[in-house]
Amino acid sequence: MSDRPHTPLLDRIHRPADLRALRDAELRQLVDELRAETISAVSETGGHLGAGLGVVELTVALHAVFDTPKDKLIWDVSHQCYPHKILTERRDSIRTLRMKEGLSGFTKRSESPYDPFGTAHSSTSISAALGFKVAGDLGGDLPEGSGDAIAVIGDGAMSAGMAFEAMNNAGDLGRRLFVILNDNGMSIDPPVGALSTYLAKAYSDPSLQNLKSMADGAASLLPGPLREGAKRAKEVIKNLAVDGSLFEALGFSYIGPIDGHDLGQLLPVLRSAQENARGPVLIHVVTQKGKGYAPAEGAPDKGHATGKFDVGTGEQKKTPSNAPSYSSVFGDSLVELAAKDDKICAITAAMTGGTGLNLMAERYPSRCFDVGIAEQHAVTFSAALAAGGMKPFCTIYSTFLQRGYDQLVHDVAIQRLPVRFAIDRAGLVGADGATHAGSFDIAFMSNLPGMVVMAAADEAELVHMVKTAAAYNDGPIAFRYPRGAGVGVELPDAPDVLEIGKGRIIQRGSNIALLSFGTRLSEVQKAAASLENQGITPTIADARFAKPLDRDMILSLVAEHDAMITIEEGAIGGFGSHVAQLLMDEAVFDTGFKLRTMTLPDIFIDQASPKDMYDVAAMNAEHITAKVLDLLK
Ligand SMILES: Cc1ncc(C[n+]2csc(CCOP(=O)(O)OP(=O)(O)O)c2C)c(N)n1
Ligand SMILES: CC(=O)[C@@H](O)[C@H](O)COP(=O)(O)O
Ligand SMILES: [Mg+2]
Repeated sequence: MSDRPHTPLLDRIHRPADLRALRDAELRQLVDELRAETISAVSETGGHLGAGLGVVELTVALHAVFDTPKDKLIWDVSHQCYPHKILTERRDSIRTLRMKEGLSGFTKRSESPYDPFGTAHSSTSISAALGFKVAGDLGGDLPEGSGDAIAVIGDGAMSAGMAFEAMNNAGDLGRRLFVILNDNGMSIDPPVGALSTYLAKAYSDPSLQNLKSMADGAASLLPGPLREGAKRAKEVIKNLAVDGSLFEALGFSYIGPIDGHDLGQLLPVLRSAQENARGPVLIHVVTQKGKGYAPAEGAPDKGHATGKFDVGTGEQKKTPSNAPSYSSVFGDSLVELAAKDDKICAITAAMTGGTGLNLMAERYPSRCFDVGIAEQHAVTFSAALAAGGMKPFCTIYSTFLQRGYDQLVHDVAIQRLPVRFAIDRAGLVGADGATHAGSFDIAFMSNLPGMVVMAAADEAELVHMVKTAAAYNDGPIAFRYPRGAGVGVELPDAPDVLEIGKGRIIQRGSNIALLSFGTRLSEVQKAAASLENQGITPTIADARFAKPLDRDMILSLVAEHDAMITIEEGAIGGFGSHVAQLLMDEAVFDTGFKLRTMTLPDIFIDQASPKDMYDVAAMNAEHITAKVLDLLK
């Protein structure tokens, strides 16, 4: 045995071109080092762990076989991209993942040429890959020239309609295109749906297992054009167990399933496909979420995203909170109401745990629906549940509800159907950054005729709003609340049904009114406390409703003050704009009344802590104080 110090191979790999110079045996060593580096980095930063660990071999193999960045490699959602970032010139900064001014937790065009397309919302990768392929074929102006396009998409993401829209188009266009289906049998929660059952069958069917044992002859089972180069692909088999492959029906050559942790299978199959493919090819790769790190393997749902943790024990280093999360307050309130009203049901699009619906799923499984990553379907499904006499709570993160906007307009609002929209993750969410910010729902909900739009100022208000939504049957109603823990107020034993379109006065003062919509209320109160020291006592009101506006309350605030500031955790065009419109229509500005709005600025704010992101937005207490002083000058 040599006593020369072991030099990690990873230290020699700055970019994929470096790893292409390695022998296959060395790539195996690189895999181990890359996995260890990923675990070590995420233990310091927190973030998406399980998905990345599951694709370490795939990441190495793809960069070894394809000519990235000339070939466009697109990771769906891209929460699994950390190993890819380490191999693509970003190892030096990998320990800044998801931090202020650090690397994004997702692929990002502005960050690297190896990230040709930004992703974070799921199921966009096949459309994007096809777009690159066609742009290249048409002589688009990509400086590196045209190459291949490869989409890596998970089994969860594959269930979304958009993935099938893209496959349908790709199968029709018939261009050379690679789709790697990374099938780990998990979404964030265990996967749901018929597609998931279909995929599971593809690798668990006993007749298929028999075929696996005949692996030596497997290459002969590959589609014609791929056969020649795949002779070495011992474990490669075509899915004969499933009658008429779904993917073949869509015009793809189907290869697999293969073991995504075995470079001995991955490399020859990818090489063969790369050398021989003429049209669209789908390679079905079976992996394990969290692979190679026991704490993540043992709890793939928890290993999906983690806080900082101790590598030795897997234990998370969490800052304890005294208050429950908004999501859990919502979930608990809904379960209480569902116990008394069997018309109440809940819908989530693959976010049962995140939205706090686990208790509902456990207690009332027949009334709690996880529809998979399918927000459009979730909204229309809810619309018809409402039309059929149920009381559906369509529970979706603000950012993902964007997917269902036409359904909101066409299926819900126009038909005035009483769907209750529980809009979680409203406002800036922190480490997930701009792609996940819940910035637009106030604007896009409030402009819909007949929509009622509420925002909870704290967790007690959320409890009242859940009750109000349950009781409201005259049309659609929405309530929004942020990510994370509440402010620690006591929760009501007997929640109220709020009067629709009525706000509340929190504190009476003079000269200036601060009209808050949502959880900025606590910052408004901090600002008021500091203004008090300067002899200024503002009136504070909680609007509760952006639609319908509490006209009476707002107009009397106008009558009693010289100025007003609205504040909301949403983009321009939301609550403040509706207030401004009301005041314009009532001609209050003709009297010299001053109105200012505080909204998210007209930029996309990069990841940081929520506090830091609200600093960028100039929406924390000190900014409110400064705005008041400026206005009263
Ligand atoms: C449109 C949309 N809805 C929901 C999510 C939240 N989300 C992120 S990853 C994920 C699970 C994806 O499962 P899969 O594609 O199988 O990837 P895996 O995590 O198993 O690697 C979900 C639901 C999202 N990113 N985008
Ligand atoms: C990648 C993705 O879309 C989800 O995993 C998201 O990061 C979850 O966010 P929460 O942590 O707010 O549930
Ligand atoms: Mg999966």
